[in-house]
Amino acid sequence: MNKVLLVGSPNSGKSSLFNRLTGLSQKVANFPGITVDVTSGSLLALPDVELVDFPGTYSLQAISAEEEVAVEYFRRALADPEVRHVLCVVDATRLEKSLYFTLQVIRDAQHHGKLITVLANMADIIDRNNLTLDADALAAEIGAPVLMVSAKSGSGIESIIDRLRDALVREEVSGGRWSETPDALLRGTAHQLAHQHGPRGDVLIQSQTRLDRFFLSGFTGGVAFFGIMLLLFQSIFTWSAPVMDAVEALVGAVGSVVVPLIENTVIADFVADALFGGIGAFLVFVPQIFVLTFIIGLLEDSGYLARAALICHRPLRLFGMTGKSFIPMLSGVACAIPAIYAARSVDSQRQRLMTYLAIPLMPCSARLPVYALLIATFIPDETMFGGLLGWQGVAMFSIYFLGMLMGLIVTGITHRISRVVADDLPFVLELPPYRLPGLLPILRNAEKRCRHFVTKAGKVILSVTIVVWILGYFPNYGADLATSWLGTIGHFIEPVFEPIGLDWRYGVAIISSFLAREVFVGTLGTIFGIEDAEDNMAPLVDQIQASGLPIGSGVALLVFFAIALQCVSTLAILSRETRSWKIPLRMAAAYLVLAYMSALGVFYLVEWLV
Ligand SMILES: Nc1nc2c(ncn2[C@@H]2O[C@H](COP(=O)(O)OP(=O)(O)OP(=O)(O)O)[C@@H](O)[C@H]2O)c(=O)[nH]1
Ligand SMILES: [Mg+2]
Repeated sequence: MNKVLLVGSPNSGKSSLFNRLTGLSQKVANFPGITVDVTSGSLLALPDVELVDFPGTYSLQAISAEEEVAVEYFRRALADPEVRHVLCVVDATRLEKSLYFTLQVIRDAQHHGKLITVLANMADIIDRNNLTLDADALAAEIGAPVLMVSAKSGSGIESIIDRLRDALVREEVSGGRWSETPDALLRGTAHQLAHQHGPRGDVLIQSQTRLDRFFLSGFTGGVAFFGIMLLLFQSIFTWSAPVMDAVEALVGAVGSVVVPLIENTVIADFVADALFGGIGAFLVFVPQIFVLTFIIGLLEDSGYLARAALICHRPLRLFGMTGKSFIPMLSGVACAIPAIYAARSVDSQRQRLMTYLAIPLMPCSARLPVYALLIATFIPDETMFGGLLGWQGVAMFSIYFLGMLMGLIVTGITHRISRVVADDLPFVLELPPYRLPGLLPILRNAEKRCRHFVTKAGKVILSVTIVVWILGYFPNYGADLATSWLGTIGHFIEPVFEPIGLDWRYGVAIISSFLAREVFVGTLGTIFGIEDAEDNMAPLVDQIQASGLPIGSGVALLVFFAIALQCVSTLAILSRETRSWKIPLRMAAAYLVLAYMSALGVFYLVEWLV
């Protein structure tokens, strides 16, 4: 198969072009370092050609982990006889940023006899602002064709295909103008060429500076930051709620139609509790994950998140992290898995480890149903200040805040005592231009994330629900949970949870939640014999209240869930990213001990207060 490489500097629009050319939906956003892995897909117009999308790099000397991935892969790819062509993307509005890398790529490609085409992307911005870029003159200087294209409007895409079609039938040629030129000389030439041929960007820069004066200055910047974060959190809860209710109602309705049609009682019980209960338990989160990814996408693509990372750099440094840790941590509020991937853009290895430490403590959405159940059970549904503020809302906010605070405390302490030598690299973050976000790619990305959640998390959650159901249903066919297999296991582990005032039933629910936290609610539902506990929490709340669980235990459970690392997928991905099992396993053990001790402390404190 013929391969074509798509390389270029960060944020120049490689993935946008990739999506145009392949019809796939790689994540695209206005922030350098969005693509962190090499991905490929076949061209729509030439199906036997594979296009390979790279993470952006500023030069062929890698600084961050994702750049290393790209550079190493690029070097290997150039030696691969299947690679026929290199497409090098530059941001036509910011030539000075990408020409050095482009010349390096041209040199190495020529050295290996590969053909190369430069794509001057963002031609739409050049046109709209009446700027000029003389592509032919530039092409003559650098010795490679330059095509003006726009991934946004689609202009010039045809010319890329024509060029590829034409180039693929040509023989490889070796040697070329730059093939032996050293880096230092390339750098000088790049600077000169950018100055000579680049568009005069004053118009673009002026409006940007005005916006930055607002968003980055001390007072207005701070107010805007808190306003935007508040909006983000509001959106997760308030705006997703109606859709979540609708999903619950739909799953419930389908279940109530299907279940009565089944004659065999065992199968009917299984379908009602394990299947529909299990499906309902995780489908409710889909709207929330959608809204959150959508809004983070808007912020990212507008160029704001890069500013937010800059604002947070100084405070985060106190905790051994960097401004670039901000986006991974923020993503961790939705789910730790994309957050761990996002941490690849943190350059220093030590700071990346600190970021990994913080991510699992961010209040991810899998904790939400557990919090919702416990808060509904123990915190009175009363308001203060004339209905303006509800106690339950305050409790939810506090437990979210606790997670983030713990994240900072843990990284702060580790930072102080850690013996890992600091490889403090300078904080270099290119501020992308402010732009109106492109809605379609963001919607597509949000949809992709939801689909990923449903397929990946869904499998785990459904399997756990089924296993818990089987253990709880047999050997006495659901007649008595206490003597079922599940009950036996529960009684065995009861002594561990007794000090926090929890009996075997909660023990079983906690154990099952180690595969995925949200399973806790479903398991408790099964244990208390309530169908569809996830869809309708009220009866479960009544049952727990009636079981006489002390409030101290409820608050202790909240704290336990805020800290413990109960997520198999997170551990698996952490081990992949750190290339070790030691780090995630130690983290899981440490957070388990911390969670248990904190829960115990809180239990005694609350019981003493009450
Ligand atoms: N106006 C305009 N915006 C574009 C064009 N191409 C890409 N963009 C925007 O530029 C930003 C960066 O696009 P990406 O495709 O993520 O860039 P990338 O080169 O893959 O970035 P990294 O993966 O981070 O290196 C996004 O906000 C895109 O919407 C274009 O032709 N015109
Ligand atoms: Mg990309």
